[in-house]
Amino acid sequence: MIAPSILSADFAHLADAADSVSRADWLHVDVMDNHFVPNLTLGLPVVKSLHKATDLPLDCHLMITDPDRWAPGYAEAGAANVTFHVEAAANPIQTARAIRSAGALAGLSLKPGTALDPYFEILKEFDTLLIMSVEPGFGGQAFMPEVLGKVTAARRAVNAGHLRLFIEIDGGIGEDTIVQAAEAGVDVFVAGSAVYAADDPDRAVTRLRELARDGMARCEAEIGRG
Ligand SMILES: O=C(CO)[C@H](O)[C@H](O)COP(=O)(O)O
Repeated sequence: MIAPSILSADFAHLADAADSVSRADWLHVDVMDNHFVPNLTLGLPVVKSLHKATDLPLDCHLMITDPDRWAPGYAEAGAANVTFHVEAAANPIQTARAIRSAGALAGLSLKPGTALDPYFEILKEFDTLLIMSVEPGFGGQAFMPEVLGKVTAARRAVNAGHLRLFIEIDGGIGEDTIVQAAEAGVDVFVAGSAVYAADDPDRAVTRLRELARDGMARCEAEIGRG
């Protein structure tokens, strides 16, 4: 799945930004609070309005402190998937259950420097695992290939445990990097500048999907995709 990140779109025209990627699978919405990350974007009122303005499922990525308090509200606001950071959460299992009870998928996110191993046991509580491939906070940064080992470890855990978990990657994904991410085991590819800096964002989505499919086929042959 391809999830264009509206962080790279024109914030004065968010509904148009959603319309311009009609071939996307999800619309990625970065919520930043200027505490967990040094940037401030949007919150619940904008997510509610976006939900009314587009049929695309909203993939809300909360880069905020105290997600235990705020995350379920994003599910109630209409998000299809609500992802929060394990580094910020006091009770990740309880928060995941509250998100699911409110009708959304629950996602767990890890910064590039956060190890996955301590969290294998709680992955069954989640529907998505978002592995950051840049330091969270800003679009347009260079992809960090050192996170690919974490992606493959997640892929192997999903396969071995027969988990229903989408592995998502976010940061620096474009034509030059999406194949290696797909080969490592990613299912959902967030792309901000690679989509919204393109002359035709919908064409960019289609091109990224084609490239990802090639990499995913190689992943299936070499690692397996359970
Ligand atoms: O979460 C994010 C930054 O914290 C963005 O979603 C991400 O960086 C996408 O932008 P780009 O594809 O340009 O890297």
